Amino acid sequence: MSDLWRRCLERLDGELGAEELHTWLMPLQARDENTGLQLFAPNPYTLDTVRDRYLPLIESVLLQLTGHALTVRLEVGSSAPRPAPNRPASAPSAARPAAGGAAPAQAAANFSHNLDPHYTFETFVEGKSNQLGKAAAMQVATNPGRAYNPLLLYGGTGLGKTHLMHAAGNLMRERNPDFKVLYLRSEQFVGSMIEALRAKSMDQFKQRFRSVDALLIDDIQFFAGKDTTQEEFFHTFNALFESKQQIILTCDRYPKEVDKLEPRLKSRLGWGLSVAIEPPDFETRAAILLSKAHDKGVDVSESVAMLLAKRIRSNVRDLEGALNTLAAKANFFRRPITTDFAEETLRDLLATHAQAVTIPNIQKIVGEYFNVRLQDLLSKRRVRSLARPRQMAMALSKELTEHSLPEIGEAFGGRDHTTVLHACRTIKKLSETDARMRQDWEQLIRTLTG
Ligand SMILES: Nc1ncnc2c1ncn2[C@@H]1O[C@H](COP(=O)(O)OP(=O)(O)OP(=O)(O)O)[C@@H](O)[C@H]1O
Repeated sequence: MSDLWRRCLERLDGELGAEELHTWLMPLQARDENTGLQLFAPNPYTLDTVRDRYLPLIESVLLQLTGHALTVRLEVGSSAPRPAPNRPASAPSAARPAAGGAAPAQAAANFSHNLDPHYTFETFVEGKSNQLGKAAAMQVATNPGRAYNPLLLYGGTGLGKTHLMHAAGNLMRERNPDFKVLYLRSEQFVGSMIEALRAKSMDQFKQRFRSVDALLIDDIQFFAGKDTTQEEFFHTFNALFESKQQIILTCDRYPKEVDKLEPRLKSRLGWGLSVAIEPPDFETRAAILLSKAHDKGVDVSESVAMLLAKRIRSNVRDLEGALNTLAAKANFFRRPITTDFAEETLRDLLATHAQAVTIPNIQKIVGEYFNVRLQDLLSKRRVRSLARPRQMAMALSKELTEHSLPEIGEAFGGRDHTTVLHACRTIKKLSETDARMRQDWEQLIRTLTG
């Protein structure tokens, strides 16, 4: 093992819980490189988790140990010397990354219990944006194959779809430890299939996927345009469905909107329940941050959580990334995480998130969305067709920028701050009762912050 990595692990031993260390970091193999460290993960899932959760911490420990900012490269595979390039095509291919970056045959063998133990319902923070998704996932987990089949969770990136999917799988296995849950990303399904076709082992492939109690496939939008895969998945789906084995899928949008997905597959997906996971609102973002900080043992005050939640609206993954960076830097500099420290440490990151959201930008996007001219939006005319978009734009300005009520009023044709306050309250109330209004609000937030 690389000596540097061994020392890094020793240091991390004091920072992370034993379970985290054993689950995610000990399985990595390392090789020293001139400019840093190359880490090899046993499968793509571990790779993503290490990259998303631990990379800033690893980098900061390496900085502490060597005094240099080292590059850490992550790859699926092994640190063993690579086979000679002229190796015969039929030689075993365990360390060779295949389509989608996975080593399919090897990875598939590990899938069955590849659920992330941290992704549970207990660690999932509920808010309006994900309430329904969480409830559906819990129902499926307590009544697999019978409540909703398939359960399809869809929505933008980093909003907790994978988390919920694992949480359902973990709960199924908690209730029945013999339950066989197979989780994989759609690229891994594709990779496994290509490998099975190459190795002429399709029967084994079919058997593997059909012998599970629950099949969880992430990001099925990647099936688009891959006709053979869709065909095979379609048969797998039917076989599982008929014998009441649970299927849970995620997609980055409503599947009917995914181009190049076969109509008969789209229709099958609609047999169960499809639930949208929306971006969390401000309160939920702050609650998620506090909960993540608590889980990681990082001391973060409410005001810091509110600062990050206010400024980072894109998705939870970005929020978590900011928290990890903050924690790693606070640890490195031995400083408490105050709002000043957070502002200073995350200056560039916060600036990137702030960039797009200005009042003129909001006015422009809202105008285009409702087909209202800018001069009408800023005018004093009170007809409903102008008043609602105007109120929406004011409320968005309050939600998405740092401007005060009087400043917002000023930017909307010199209105009083009480008018802005009234607009914010009206929109908030309406979006609680009026589904259409809520959709408009969420869509606009996505457009402005995406
Ligand atoms: N409501 C929540 N409570 C706690 N953690 C959350 C919540 N929503 C998202 N997260 C966290 O955000 C991170 C990203 O979530 P996840 O990977 O599930 O997103 P996703 O919707 O599957 O994204 P993608 O489509 O890119 O795969 C995870 O670490 C997850 O734990």
